[in-house]
Amino acid sequence: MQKIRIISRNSQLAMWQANHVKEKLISANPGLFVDIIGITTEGDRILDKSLEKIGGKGLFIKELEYQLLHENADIAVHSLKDLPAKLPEEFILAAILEREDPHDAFVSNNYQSIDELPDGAIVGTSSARRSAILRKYYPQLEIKLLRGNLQTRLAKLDNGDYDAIILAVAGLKRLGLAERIKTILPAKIFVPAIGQGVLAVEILASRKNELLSLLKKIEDIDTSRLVGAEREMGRFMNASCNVPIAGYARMENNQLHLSAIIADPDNVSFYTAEITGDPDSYLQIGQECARLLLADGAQEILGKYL
Ligand SMILES: NCc1[nH]cc(CCC(=O)O)c1CC(=O)O
Repeated sequence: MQKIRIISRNSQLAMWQANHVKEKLISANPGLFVDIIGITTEGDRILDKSLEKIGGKGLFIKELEYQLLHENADIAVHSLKDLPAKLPEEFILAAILEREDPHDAFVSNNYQSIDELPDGAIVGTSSARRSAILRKYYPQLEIKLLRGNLQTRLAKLDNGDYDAIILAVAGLKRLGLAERIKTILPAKIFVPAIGQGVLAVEILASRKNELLSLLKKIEDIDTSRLVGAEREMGRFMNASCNVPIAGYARMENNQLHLSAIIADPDNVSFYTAEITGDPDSYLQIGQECARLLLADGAQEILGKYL
């Protein structure tokens, strides 16, 4: 295989990510040609409704998968956080890249930190996870829907529609917009999304023999284990995409440490769990963390929002 065609959303962030994978692939596989094909997905076109209402995060990825199925492209580059816990069976993750900063960022033009916001201040987010965390720890703040790509969201903040917005640090850094970050929100409260800050390469399972060896060269093994634990937890919970869920694994003293949240979108209950174990047992750690949440009562949330 001499040439790889990458399919990507054509937002600036997605294109940066596709280019990053392209450069990594070329330096790991000298002589390889890599092309990038950008497309606008439905999720990018419809900006006036919450993602949950128009079909969830899946909207962004289905159209990329369609291009893989029809072999108009060889690989798809995604933010891992946008991929569902279970991929459709025709597809596999062929590579997980090294994690960028996984935290959420507080972005505002008038306030230096979230704790400075006055009662009733308007905070923009479209994430069920960020909303649940805000309702739990900052009930005095008002949450207002904020959609669109990174530039659109920042423009809406600058227009004065919001007092502050919450965005992933990783996306801002990738676009050279790190100076917009006022504070990095602590992972103890703002537990990051499963896979946040991580790029993943998806391929057709049937093309594994042809593509896998070339792609595995850009995999980061440590990140792969950490997000393996996070995604196993998510898979085990089998939560629908409108249920607020967080999962964040990191290494501490050679142990894998996983923290998680699952909450009720209607703001009735909020469950957290933390678990530490041998990094080689990352799948068991993910499952055990899910069992802790379920034993606590999270089962009831899952039943309600299937
Ligand atoms: N929800 C969209 C999305 N998907 C991935 C990122 C950021 C990059 C990443 O987490 O890898 C973002 C933007 C955001 O949440 O602010």
